Amino acid sequence: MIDYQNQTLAVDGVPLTKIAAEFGTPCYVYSEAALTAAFEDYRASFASLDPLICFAVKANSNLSILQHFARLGAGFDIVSGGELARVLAAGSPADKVVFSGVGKSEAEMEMALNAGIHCFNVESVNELARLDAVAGRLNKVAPVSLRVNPDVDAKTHPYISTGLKDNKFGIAFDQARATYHAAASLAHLKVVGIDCHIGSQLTDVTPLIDALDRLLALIDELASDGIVLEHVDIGGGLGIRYTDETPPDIAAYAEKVAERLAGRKLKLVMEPGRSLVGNAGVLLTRIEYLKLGDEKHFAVVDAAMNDLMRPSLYDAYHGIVPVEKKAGVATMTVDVVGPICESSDFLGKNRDLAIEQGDLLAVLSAGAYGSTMSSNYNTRSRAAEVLVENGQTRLIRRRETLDELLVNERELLAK
Ligand SMILES: Cc1ncc(COP(=O)(O)O)c(C=O)c1O
Ligand SMILES: N[C@@H](CCCC[NH3+])C(=O)O
Repeated sequence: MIDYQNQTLAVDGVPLTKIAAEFGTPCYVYSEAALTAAFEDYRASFASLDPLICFAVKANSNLSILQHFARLGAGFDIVSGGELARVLAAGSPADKVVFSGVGKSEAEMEMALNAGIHCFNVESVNELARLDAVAGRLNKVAPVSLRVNPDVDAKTHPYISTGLKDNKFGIAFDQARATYHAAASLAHLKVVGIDCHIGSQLTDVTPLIDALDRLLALIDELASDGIVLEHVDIGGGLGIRYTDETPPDIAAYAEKVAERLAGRKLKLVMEPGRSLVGNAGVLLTRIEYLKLGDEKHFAVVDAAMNDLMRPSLYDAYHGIVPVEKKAGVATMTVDVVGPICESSDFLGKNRDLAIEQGDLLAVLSAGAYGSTMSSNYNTRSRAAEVLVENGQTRLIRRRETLDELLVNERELLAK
């Protein structure tokens, strides 16, 4: 997977120096073996429940990575027509796709109904009405699960917490029962399930289990009302180790879920994102300049906040290590910063690194919410992406060219 071999960091045995020489920097590099291992960990842990594991596409939407998960048997959690186009292009059957998100447009609903997705995770009463109308127009019946907001505190960064009353996500718990009745009365909807997703990068599963307990209580109330659900979708949210976190043990989590589902005829669906890809990828970058001051030193690298915005956006910590461990190089404390004209353009602060100008660095745990959140700010091309499969490298996204960055505007210049 990702480790030092002869003092050089390697991904599945391929030295990152070789990858930088072949594909340039900045560049995302992923280990296929690590992707597979993470998926198999879920599958084995939850084996007794035979769940539909829907990879949350927003965490990493590269077509080759989606194709890999599809081949392993994953389904997908999408939040836009664009993500649907990606999973279909990657070869996923539509009936393994669940569609979340608070703002689905009519065009997106139409696209998903025509494709024949597994279900819509509906997040409001007005969305139900819209979906019913769109399905009616297409002469179809839309499979519906309500995303319920269980109002539990996920105890994570406020920007990535989604299951509290204050968050825009899901249907408020105390309105859920009535909303199910409304859904059941609409002619072009079929109520099939319930789901929740309370937040991301959770290191304690207690809030996830509390949320599941609330959902199960509601499922029982609905059954007594004659509304019988086929599946329960427990969302995603399991955290990974960026620095010293102890991520939840998936098998222990699975055991708790299994205890609660025992004796119930409920299919289990889940939507993990970060925990399937986060630690399978690094962002490879080169030090353009060392900028040494009296008090403060900077390593200015060729990756920036447009490539990996988690540090700027959430003050998130990513490990940063030299690709080559060199003897005889002094360690200095640096801020690792990009070339973008923003003071928030940093990848790491106050890092002790034994480095020289021109060296390669690897930003760790960059497989989730890295490339998917990248942008062209400062008219920078988005990075290349490389997958290492069985010791072989494969380019899975070309570095954008400057022509590609200008194409949508050049023809529109005033004559
Ligand atoms: C609806 C939904 N499902 C699944 C996920 C995946 O979450 P995570 O990457 O934390 O597993 C998210 C993102 O947090 C989400 O919004
Ligand atoms: N983008 C966030 C996670 C968002 C989760 C989306 N529901 C991150 O990088 O941590």
